[in-house]
Amino acid sequence: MIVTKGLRKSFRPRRGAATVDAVRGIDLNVAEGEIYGLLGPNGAGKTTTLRMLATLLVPDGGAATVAGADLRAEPGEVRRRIGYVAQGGGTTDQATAREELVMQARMYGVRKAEAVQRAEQGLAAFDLTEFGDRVCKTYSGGQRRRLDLALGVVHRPKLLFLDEPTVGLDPRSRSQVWAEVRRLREQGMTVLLTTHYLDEADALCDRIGIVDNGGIVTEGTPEELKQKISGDSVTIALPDARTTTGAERALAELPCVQRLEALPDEDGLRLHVDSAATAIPQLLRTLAAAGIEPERVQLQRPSLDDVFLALTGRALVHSG
Ligand SMILES: Nc1ncnc2c1ncn2[C@@H]1O[C@H](COP(=O)(O)OP(=O)(O)OP(=O)(O)O)[C@@H](O)[C@H]1O
Repeated sequence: MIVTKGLRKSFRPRRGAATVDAVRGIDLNVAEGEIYGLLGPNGAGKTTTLRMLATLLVPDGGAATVAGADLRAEPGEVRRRIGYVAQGGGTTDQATAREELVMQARMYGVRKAEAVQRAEQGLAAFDLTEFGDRVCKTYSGGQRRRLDLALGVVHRPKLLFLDEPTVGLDPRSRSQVWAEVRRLREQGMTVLLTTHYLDEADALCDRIGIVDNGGIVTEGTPEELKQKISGDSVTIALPDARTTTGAERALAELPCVQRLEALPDEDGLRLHVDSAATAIPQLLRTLAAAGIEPERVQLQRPSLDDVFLALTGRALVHSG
């Protein structure tokens, strides 16, 4: 559904300023019916990639076929076959959801009576019927986002681009948007989305391309990516901050500990070790020798954050 080869784009912010190589040659292969996620920190080049594929930016180099049409030779054809939901959405404040949907369908050449019918279906499908005749400025963030999705698919595209679909939403609205995206996939739509949320990529995407510094550093299913990380993570919950500092000092010296960090929200440590089976007995012996009794020791599968850290040397959540 999407094939790109060496797609690139640079920007010159001002005359005389240095060029920013936003996308430095991206190769993508997204199959029909997939939810594919571009995951990466702010500024990695995700939005620029999406905007090129949606014909909103002209690439500086490379080639792409999008929904069966050549991006550079037939941008109009690409535009007719895709839906695009921008980061901030595209709704106006004064129109109602119903009016927006009718207008959008009409813009794609749908006849009036059919457009009215599609608006009705869109409102029902995205749980918007109740307030479909209220002006958009009165909607909550989640309601607006669902309307953005309904607008993105009112002309029934084969391929939908979603730029950061759940940014700024509360957890309930996020999972509602995820459910809508999955439903679209079940109906046969292909979805390419960008996100900098690990849990979103993990929960929603069939495959993920990890983007950093204008390129894809690795790609695969969430499981494949996690398997690329050798070793295990172990978390140790400790009774208080003082004990945590003592444990950190005692464990940092152990050869089996590759990396060690304090847990962000509770007293305790997270360690990356070669093999939990051999490391845990050593960790417990070392703690006991230092007179420290952990409250809990847990083995954890590596997260996508571990994958990103291993590939780039930076934590995804802090690197934006
Ligand atoms: N119009 C522009 N002019 C100059 N620089 C730009 C322009 N658009 C993007 N950039 C730069 O290109 C790089 C990639 O930006 P892009 O928006 O694609 O990243 P992103 O991964 O989508 O990040 P975010 O999640 O914040 O949207 C950044 O350094 C950005 O500042």
